[in-house]
Amino acid sequence: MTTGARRPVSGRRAVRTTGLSKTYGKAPPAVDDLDLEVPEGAVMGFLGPNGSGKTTTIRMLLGLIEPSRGRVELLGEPMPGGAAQVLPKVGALVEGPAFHPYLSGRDNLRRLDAADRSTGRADRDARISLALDRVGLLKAARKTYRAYSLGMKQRLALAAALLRPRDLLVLDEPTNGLDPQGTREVRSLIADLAADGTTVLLSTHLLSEVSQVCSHVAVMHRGGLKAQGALADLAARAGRRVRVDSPEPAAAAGALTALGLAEVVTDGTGATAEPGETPPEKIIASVVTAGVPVVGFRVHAPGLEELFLGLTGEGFDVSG
Ligand SMILES: Nc1ncnc2c1ncn2[C@@H]1O[C@H](COP(=O)(O)OP(=O)(O)OP(=O)(O)O)[C@@H](O)[C@H]1O
Repeated sequence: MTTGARRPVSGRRAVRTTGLSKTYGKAPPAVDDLDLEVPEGAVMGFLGPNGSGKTTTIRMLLGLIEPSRGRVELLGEPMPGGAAQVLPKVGALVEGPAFHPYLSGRDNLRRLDAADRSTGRADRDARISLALDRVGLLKAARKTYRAYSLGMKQRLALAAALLRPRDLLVLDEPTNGLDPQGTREVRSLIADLAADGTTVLLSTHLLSEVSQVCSHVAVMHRGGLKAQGALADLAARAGRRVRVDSPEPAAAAGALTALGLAEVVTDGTGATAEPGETPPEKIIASVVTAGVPVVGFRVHAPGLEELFLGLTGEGFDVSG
């Protein structure tokens, strides 16, 4: 799946936190000194294992809990001071709205829309139809909520978040508990919203979700932010390595060093190094010319999984 033709990411920030922290009792901080920046127009994956502080951060962003320290800015306004102005422009899927099991999808949205004093009554039905259409539930709008599949329930929760136009969507594990079909539906809906210019902050413990849906990522580990930025930039930063397989690892390492390569390391079956700007063909030629018996040569570009493993020392669930 691709994320479609999204509008270019701007220099402005839809979310900016400074030194954001939350401590519960005497436990280590649930969120520790977070400087998170979500560029406007980005789909940012908020990636981290369970318990790393994602939900706590999201709840602070939305003003649902108070930070112990630090500041939050949403769409350029300080929170919670700017809440009345900003929150109508922010759709959130955090705990999921409380839907009534015996009401239809449409009637559930009617109840929620009626509870929102900032929306008018006259165009309520049109607004609800638009939101249902957006998430592909228009045909199933008359079914009772309890007859919905998990994917449909999640899409109805997204429809509730989309009852009015949003500049920012904050989604906490939106595909959790969904079957593959439901997961695909929700991910493709996120891609559509992003293509329309909505900034999305999407928390997940799934690396595959980040690589399929997101343009940016912020990596959480034990309450702290390990890295953030455009996926492409992070991957480029991870650095390639070249590997020479040889029965004479020391000689291979010597040839790589002589060529000026950095971070040369030997092991039992050869040597590796960072190639920098030196082209692979030049490296092979130099090693062979130096008389090193070469039995294999590889250029290795680390994948996202390896990159995050390096950042956190923990594997991520790559399924889904
Ligand atoms: N209300 C609370 N009281 C005490 N500790 C809490 C509370 N809420 C969260 N924590 C703790 O804060 C830490 C971070 O939890 P949080 O739910 O933010 O992580 P997460 O990354 O969202 O994980 P998950 O995906 O499991 O929700 C955990 O150690 C959790 O036990």
